[in-house]
Amino acid sequence: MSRRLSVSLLPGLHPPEQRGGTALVIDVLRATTTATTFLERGADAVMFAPSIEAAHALRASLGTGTLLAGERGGLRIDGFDLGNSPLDAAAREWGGHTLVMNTTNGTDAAHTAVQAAQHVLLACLRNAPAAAARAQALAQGGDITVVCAGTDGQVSLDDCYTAGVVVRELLGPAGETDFMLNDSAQMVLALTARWPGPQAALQASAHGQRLLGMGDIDLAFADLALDVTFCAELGVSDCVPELRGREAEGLVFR
Ligand SMILES: O=C(O)[C@H](CS(=O)(=O)O)OP(=O)(O)O
Ligand SMILES: [Mg+2]
Repeated sequence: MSRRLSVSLLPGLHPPEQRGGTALVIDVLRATTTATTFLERGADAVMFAPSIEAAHALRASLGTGTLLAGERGGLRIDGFDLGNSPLDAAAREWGGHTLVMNTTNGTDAAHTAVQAAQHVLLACLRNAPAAAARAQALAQGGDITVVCAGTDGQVSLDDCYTAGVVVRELLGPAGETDFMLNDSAQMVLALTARWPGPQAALQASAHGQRLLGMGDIDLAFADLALDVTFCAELGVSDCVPELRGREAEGLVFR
């Protein structure tokens, strides 16, 4: 029997028959790009908290070296050390620090995915080839599900486009594999041909437009527009955050 490669266009749509397989969670704008960048820049761990309150509780229990990162409405949460900007994550080294994150879409998507998958990886455009290779290694010939976080409960072009790129990577250069694709996997794969490249696709998405618009409104938010460009860089990172366990309510990625 051939193995299944499925795409879940929103977190709750993980195919029930694929419980226990390997999942790649995508929130390209911006949570999984930011988490990837924290780890690439030496963070001891990235923890996804299920709520703002849980993030504060994790910091209280983990103590020195723990920093909170996250957003609401795209902007840093009051009392948090950092927002959800991958450019801020790229701006320094994070050795000796654990980053506890809570965001609108991406951290929840990972919490939903762990309920259905044995192995959970975080993917984005920057690590797409590496994430696909790691998923193949972990899956050992078994099923793989690509989970799109979406935006505020809606299917999002930015995550679907990225899922298409990841599916393309999983299929390999010749597209010859033993995978059986579900309809969503075929749909996102077709989507990758619609734009000349990732920059154009992310800029065409509603979320991309919103972040770009926030850059226009106020120069203080200019980095949100630059974040879109950073998130669209394809295959520039070999760092693939992998779920290593749980600490209290947090998902621990390294
Ligand atoms: O920070 C982001 O880009 C989004 C929030 S919003 O849609 O911009 O308000 O969060 P994420 O969880 O990374 O999708
Ligand atoms: Mg998002």
